[in-house]
This record gives sequence, C-alpha cells and structure tokens, in this order.
Amino acid sequence: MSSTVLTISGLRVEIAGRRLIDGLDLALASGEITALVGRSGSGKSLTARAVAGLLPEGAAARGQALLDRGRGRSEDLLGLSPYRLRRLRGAAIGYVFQESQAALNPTVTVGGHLRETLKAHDVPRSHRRNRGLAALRQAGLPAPEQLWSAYPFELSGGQAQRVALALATALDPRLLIADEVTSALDPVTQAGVLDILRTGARAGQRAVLLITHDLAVAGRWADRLAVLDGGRIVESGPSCQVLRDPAHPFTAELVRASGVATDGGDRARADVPPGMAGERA
Ligand SMILES: Nc1ncnc2c1ncn2[C@@H]1O[C@H](COP(=O)(O)OP(=O)(O)OP(=O)(O)O)[C@@H](O)[C@H]1O
Repeated sequence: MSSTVLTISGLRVEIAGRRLIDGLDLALASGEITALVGRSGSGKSLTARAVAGLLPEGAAARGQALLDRGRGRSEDLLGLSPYRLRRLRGAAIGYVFQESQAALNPTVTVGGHLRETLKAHDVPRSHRRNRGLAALRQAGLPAPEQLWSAYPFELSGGQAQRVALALATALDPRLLIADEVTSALDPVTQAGVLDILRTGARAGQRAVLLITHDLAVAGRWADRLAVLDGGRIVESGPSCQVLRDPAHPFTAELVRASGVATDGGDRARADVPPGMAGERA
C-alpha cells in the first residue's frame, strides 16, 4: 500500500527579491514516480533543490516540506540545520543530477566514491565494498567489480549516470530526486535508467520525483504528473489522464507542443487505467 513520503505545502523560493516559486503544493507517494514538468525556467530545479537543501547562495525558501520518516515521525526539510540536511541527503534523500560525470570527482575511483558515501553514513568499513557493489548492480551495472577501480573519465555517459544513481541510492533513501537525469542519454540507455528508477520505487517503497522537460518521458514512466508554470503547479494528476485530457490551457499547450500522442497504445499515449478516471488534484 502506498503512503505519502513527502508533502510540500506553500513552498515559496525567492532570489534577490524575485519570487520564483510561489505557493507550491505537492505530495509524493511511496512506490510512485511523480514527474515535475514545465518549460525551461518554470522552477522545476529550484523546487527540487529547495527540498534537498541545495538552493544557491542568497536564495530563501519558505513553507513546509514534510518528509515522513516512518513510525509516525516526520521532519520539515525547510526547517533543518545544514548539518541535519547533510545527514539526511544520501540516507533519506537521494539526488541525481543531469551532469553526473561532472558531479563525480575526477581523481576518485567509482569504488572510492561509494566507499566515501557509505563511510559518511556510518556503514562499517567491512561492509562498504559489498554494499557498494550491490548498489552498482541495482543501478544496472551487471559487472560492478570491473568498474570498481575505474575513474570517472573512463566511464560512458550512461555508465556515469548509473554510478551517480548507485551513489544516490546506496543507502536506500525513501525519497529520490532525479533532475533531468536522462536528457543527455540515447533512447535505449535512457529507458534503462528510467526502468531502474521505477523498479527502485516499486521495490523500495520509495517516492521518486522525476524532473524533466520531456513530456513523452514523463508520460511513459511517471505515475503522476505535476505541471509547473511560473513557479506554480497549474495541474496535477495521473499522468495518463493529464496527458489525455489536460484541464489547464498551459498543459494543453505543452502536450500539443511536445507531440505526445494521446490516443490508445502505450502509456506515453495516455492510456487511462481502470479506476483512475476523475482522480485529479
Ligand atoms: N542562482 C540563481 N540566481 C538567480 N535566478 C535563478 C537562479 N537559479 C535559478 N534562477 C531562476 O529561477 C527560475 C527557475 O529556474 P529553474 O532552474 O528552477 O528552472 P527549470 O524549470 O529547472 O528550468 P530548466 O528546465 O531550464 O532547467 C528561472 O527564472 C531562473 O532564471
């Protein structure tokens, strides 16, 4: 049974007096991928960064982002100290960026990155290699021993993205934020990475926030869509339904511009599974 992992209420983000996110509400459920879609500059990345405590210098976030920690406990991510947020990132919140190769330290091997992450979260030294190898395997790298000693420059773009995914999920976070993670990948590698995200969500009772400007990707892989325009969510609901029958003119424009077909066929074509009709936020 799914439960709410993250509840964002009234999120506002300002930079230099400009309000860039303006009263955003969004709930993410376990076992599901929620795609945050919208045109460039609509505030997708700022939303994700606010939740993860990774806003740029000078940015201020207000509102609430309640992360469910199980057993009736929850924490407001917007009210935590930088130290507490650092502890939560990795352990409870995983974050993967588009530029994974650039995010990896060029002088540290794949194994070194994993060891560091696991060490930072108090995994005993004797467990780190096996945990790291398991995370790489789960991220879709079938022979992780061969990559353990590789440096980032020796990886393909797809391999680097999977290593970044392994790093973000090595501690089995309840919330995974994937910010344009497949934009730079070829379609086959892209599908492989998105499949891993979905499997991880289902198996780990994890909530995934998928940030993408690609409506076809969102429609095919996300359970739910939230459409952002000018720092506000203008529409949200089951992806197939939003794509098939957009309620807001901006969503309709986005669907038209993307060329995503909305009749019959696969999920990108917006099949509405039985029982989902009418369930619109
Ligand atoms: N460090 C910053 N300083 C000033 N303005 C910023 C900063 N970062 C983002 N912005 C502004 O905030 C708004 C939202 O940016 P954001 O990066 O969240 O958009 P996005 O929807 O993720 O776009 P894209 O799809 O192009 O990545 C934009 O107007 C952007 O110019």
